[in-house]
Amino acid sequence: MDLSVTSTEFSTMNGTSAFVPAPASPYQGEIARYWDQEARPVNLRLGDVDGLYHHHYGIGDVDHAALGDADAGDYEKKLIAELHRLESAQAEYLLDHLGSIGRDDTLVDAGCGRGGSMVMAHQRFGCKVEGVTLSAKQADFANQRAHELGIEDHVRARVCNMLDTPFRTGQAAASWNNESTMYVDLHDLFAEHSRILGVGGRYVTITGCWNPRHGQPSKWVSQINAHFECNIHSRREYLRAMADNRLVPQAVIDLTAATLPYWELRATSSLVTGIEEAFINSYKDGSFQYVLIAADRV
Ligand SMILES: C[S@@+](CC[C@H](N)C(=O)[O-])C[C@H]1O[C@@H](n2cnc3c(N)ncnc32)[C@H](O)[C@@H]1O
Ligand SMILES: CC(C)=CCC/C(C)=C/COP(=O)(O)OP(=O)(O)O
Ligand SMILES: [Mg+2]
Repeated sequence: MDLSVTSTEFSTMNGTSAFVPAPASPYQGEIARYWDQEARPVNLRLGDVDGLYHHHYGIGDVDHAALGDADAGDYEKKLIAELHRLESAQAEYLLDHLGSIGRDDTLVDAGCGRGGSMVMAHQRFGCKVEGVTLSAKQADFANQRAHELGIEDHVRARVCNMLDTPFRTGQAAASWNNESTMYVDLHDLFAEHSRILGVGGRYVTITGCWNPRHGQPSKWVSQINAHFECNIHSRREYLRAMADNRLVPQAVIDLTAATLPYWELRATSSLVTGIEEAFINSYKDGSFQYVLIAADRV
């Protein structure tokens, strides 16, 4: 892409300025605006717990002992901390599947949001982590957090289309999408991951997908698509697009039962957004599944 023709100047939180490439399509422009404007309390209040800001959901059992008495004055604060713990547990679970990563390796987070998973990956492996997002606000936020933590030489977010990244062929030891595949064509996406991963490298995604056994996307899945302006794929599409792009699944793990406690807890909180019912009903009727897929680049 010729940045001199298609870029616009953008002020960052640091007071510096960066050049933001023009979106590759009108849809990508809409998604960039969506995430530039996003400021839902459920994401900011949870991130404020420990400075790891996520835009994904949680897995694992609720620790009822940690929540304590629902009538106690500090219950809501404990509930927010518990939701955040489950979201961070989801990111840890994704990182568990990246394989053996050394300090000299580079990891790529495709659709990095505010960068919570990138920070966790660096803290675990000591390696470089490169993230891309369509949103200049998110990239600034992630870079500001990396600066505050003193890890800006290892963790960097840029405004960039994940289908057309600046990374060298074979540069990444591992790469992932954490709830960011539903914004792109999967064949285009896996072709790019396959390009940037070295042979033997690992790709991991955690995502929501519709269940082919349901026939077509249920009304709940359509509601989630409308809510987030995304296009959820079927499980079948993931496996087909990976097979077509030299990505061989090593693990396909159904996390649906593991994410339901998060949703049921979230539905009782003051931070509900209105989408909780669609997730809970579609997970329960089997039309929608929360999965992790880990694949080897062969
Ligand atoms: C639901 S958020 C997930 C953020 C992050 N992975 C996390 O777990 O917190 C979706 C992210 O995908 C990004 N995204 C969507 N389409 C993209 C594209 N074509 N290129 C780069 N990023 C994209 C959005 O900008 C946003 O950061
Ligand atoms: C599993 C699926 C289908 C995910 C769609 C992508 C998405 C919007 C994830 C959560 O983002 P968020 O953390 O900003 O959402 P919320 O505000 O609901 O917490
Ligand atoms: Mg969230």
